[in-house]
Amino acid sequence: MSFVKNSLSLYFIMGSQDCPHQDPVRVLEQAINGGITCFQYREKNSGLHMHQTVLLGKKLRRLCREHGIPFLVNDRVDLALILEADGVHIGQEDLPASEVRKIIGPDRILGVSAETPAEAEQAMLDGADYIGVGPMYSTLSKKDAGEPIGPDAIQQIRRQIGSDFPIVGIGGITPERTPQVMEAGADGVAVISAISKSGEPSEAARRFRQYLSGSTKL
Ligand SMILES: C=C1C=NC(C(F)(F)F)=NC1=N
Ligand SMILES: [Mg+2]
Repeated sequence: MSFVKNSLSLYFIMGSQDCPHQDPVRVLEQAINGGITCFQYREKNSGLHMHQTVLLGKKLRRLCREHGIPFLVNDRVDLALILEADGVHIGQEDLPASEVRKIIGPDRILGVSAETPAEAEQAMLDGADYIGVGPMYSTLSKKDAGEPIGPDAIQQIRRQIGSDFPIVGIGGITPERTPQVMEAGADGVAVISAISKSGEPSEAARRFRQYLSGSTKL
């Protein structure tokens, strides 16, 4: 558990749809240089065929392995196995977490999306290693995101599942908003466009790290 908890502080999520003008491999390289601690490969309505998805996934997987960054895959358990990912992240509408745990085995990381204490509790019972709670704020990265639930949702979930279970906040998080999410009880922040669309992914990641360490002049 502590490995997962420590790795969640700056969790970058990206697919080719999030890098309209740059090579996703370069974006990830820069984000790693800027200090991300975990990566999730998430191809969503990107138009890539599965062969291209596998090819790009292998390049991203290699980068993460070279830098000791956990590499997870969104939704697609088959793709996660093909890419020898460290784990997989699934939402409430994806394959049941209890079934996914059987497929990936006990040693890979299983992340589950949760918006309510009940969903969080169920994810824990199903064997999740962490939960992603959001959307914290309005987001352009997820077409079917629900209404923003804000950092308070993390506080409510904390009351239900206790202080040890790893939680990462997601949805519209910028460096400036990071302290609110962490103060609500998150172990980290998950970020897509604030890094992938920043033009300077390494600088953006560095700014998140400053706010995470509380070292910015507020
Ligand atoms: C929909 C999602 C919700 N949360 C997360 C994570 F941040 F990894 F927990 N990833 C997703 N793809
Ligand atoms: Mg999903």
